[in-house]
Amino acid sequence: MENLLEIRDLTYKKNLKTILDNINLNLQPGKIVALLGENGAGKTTLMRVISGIAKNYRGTVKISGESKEAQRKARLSFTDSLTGFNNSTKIKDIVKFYEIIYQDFDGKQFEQLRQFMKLDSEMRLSEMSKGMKEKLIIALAFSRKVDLYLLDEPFSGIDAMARKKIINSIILWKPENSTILVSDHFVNEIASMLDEIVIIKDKTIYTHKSTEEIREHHKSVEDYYESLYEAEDE
Ligand SMILES: Nc1ncnc2c1ncn2[C@@H]1O[C@H](COP(=O)(O)OP(=O)(O)OP(=O)(O)O)[C@@H](O)[C@H]1O
Repeated sequence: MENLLEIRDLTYKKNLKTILDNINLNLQPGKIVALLGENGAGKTTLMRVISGIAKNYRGTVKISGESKEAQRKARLSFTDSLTGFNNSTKIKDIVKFYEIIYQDFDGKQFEQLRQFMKLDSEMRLSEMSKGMKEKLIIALAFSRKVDLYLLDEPFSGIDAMARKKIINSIILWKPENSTILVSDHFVNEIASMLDEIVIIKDKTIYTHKSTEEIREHHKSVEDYYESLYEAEDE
């Protein structure tokens, strides 16, 4: 099967400091993949490189066979923050902007997701809590039809009950052959939706395994992930 995401020999430096070192990673279509690692491991940076925000890297990044940044951008959805918008912007204005900018943005799908997230279109960014903003980011991301969804710690501010509902529903919002790469510090809560896990450690890919394979040899995905760090602390 053709890779949906293909990263070859990727090295990224910022101010002479190596942040990502010789990353090789292939993801296939239709997968939900966790990107795990400790604070500062490079999860956000890797997403920024994949999405074409971070430039001047060495190596190649292809999405559905396309390596040019503009082509890649059209094939992925990465909403790392809403910082481009003024604080007084209302949700409905952000949606109008998305409809203009992204041809694949589906207003009806957004409306369903907005209701699911219990968000009010008239609300301004300045009136929204961290969790509400995260819900909006998720709703905006899944209102587009793209090959690759990059979700950077999407649930950190969302309360436990809503988080569970969102995690259980994500699989329904994703087009069948699209792939999701979702970063987190922990695997516990998202384990149930995952097909694969990727761990970044020491600036590079430390492991890339299917959850099926992990479950064959370990009690659970959580157990496996924790064992990697426990061994190091001893
Ligand atoms: N603007 C920047 N300038 C220089 N170094 C940076 C910059 N942003 C991040 N870094 C460095 O890059 C490394 C990776 O950071 P990154 O934010 O990608 O990690 P992360 O895995 O997403 O962390 P977290 O889990 O804390 O969000 C860190 O060592 C950090 O110090």
